[in-house]
Amino acid sequence: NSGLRKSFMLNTFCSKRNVGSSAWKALPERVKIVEVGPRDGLQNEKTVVPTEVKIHLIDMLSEAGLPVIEATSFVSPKWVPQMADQVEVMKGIRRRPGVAYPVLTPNLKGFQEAVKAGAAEVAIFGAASELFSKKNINCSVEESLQRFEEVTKAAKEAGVPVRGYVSCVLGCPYEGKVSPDKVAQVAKRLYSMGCYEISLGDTTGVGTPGGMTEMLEVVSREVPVTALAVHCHDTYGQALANILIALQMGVSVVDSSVAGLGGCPYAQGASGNVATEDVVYMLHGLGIQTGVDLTKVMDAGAFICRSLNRKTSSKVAQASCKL
Ligand SMILES: CC(C)(COP(=O)([O-])OP(=O)([O-])OC[C@H]1O[C@@H](n2cnc3c(N)ncnc32)[C@H](O)[C@@H]1OP(=O)([O-])[O-])[C@@H](O)C(=O)NCCC(=O)NCCSC(=O)C[C@@](C)(O)CC(=O)[O-]
Repeated sequence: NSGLRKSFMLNTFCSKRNVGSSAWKALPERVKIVEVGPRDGLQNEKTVVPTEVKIHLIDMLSEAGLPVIEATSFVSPKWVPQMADQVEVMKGIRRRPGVAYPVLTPNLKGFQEAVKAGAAEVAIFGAASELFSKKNINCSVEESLQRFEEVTKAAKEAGVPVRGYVSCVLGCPYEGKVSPDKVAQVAKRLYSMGCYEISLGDTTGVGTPGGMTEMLEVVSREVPVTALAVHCHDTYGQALANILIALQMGVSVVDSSVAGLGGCPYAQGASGNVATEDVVYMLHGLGIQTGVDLTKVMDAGAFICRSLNRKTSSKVAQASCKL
């Protein structure tokens, strides 16, 4: 039957780490996957996704063993109407022990609402590009950092961990080339204000392994590589190659989105994030542990694609359907 064939195929290509191989020596033994599908994946959907669908998706992703699932955003409903049901989503999900459910908070108002709704972790999101910052959160990079100081201060007092994002690390849809020094400055500020992890976003997926190498070399002089994550969109088909480079350079946290859903409403031309299924398949193929059950992630991907009446962008899911 096709289920058995699918699981044979997935297991066949998930190899044990070959310790003798010098090419693999630099790779981490374990990678933490941060699933951003319910937030980054859905925020750009034009028609409103029913709250029960979002909740069911998050619960399926928890069941699949994903350790971090970004659940929603506490942003203005005028700016991102799709996230307007954030309180209901936070109330409705079945929280699995050991799983973190961070939410995006652009300012103190968002932070306070998030904590009231039961969020135990938040993420602030800055950019290395002035124009993107203005379009996305309606302020300059410096103003955004001042707002984030207020959030991190309140979060420290409340004992809430904060993750930081830097967008446009390999290019900006409005400014073009972005200097790695600018990325490093913003990442350093977020790290020094108390973010435990800095996720480096290739927002429109324009980066290549060359750009990723250069940017990580510069950023890791300011922020320890153990506190860095990569967040790659796959617009130009470079995401897995960029992630592999990041792993070789010591990064062990990767953001991804089930079924490759997503895009940022304020980044023209951005396609979805790299698909979680494809990242898990590659990592398991390298003998890297994730704790994630690939078949269950594919079930979650099939569920959300059916709900959105859309084809999956995951190559692994597409290939498995043909078996
Ligand atoms: C930041 C603001 C709010 C500034 O928006 P603003 O219009 O400058 O805000 P304001 O302070 O002038 O307030 C205007 C109204 O918004 C309300 N407001 C103010 N704050 C909040 C809040 N937190 N939650 C709910 N409402 C809020 C406030 O109460 C007021 O309401 P009114 O009096 O008009 O009724 C707005 O620009 C915004 O919400 N932007 C969010 C945009 C967004 O979510 N983008 C997508 C996420 S980023 C991303 O996808 C990239 C990433 C992270 O994935 C990494 C990558 O790929 O690079």
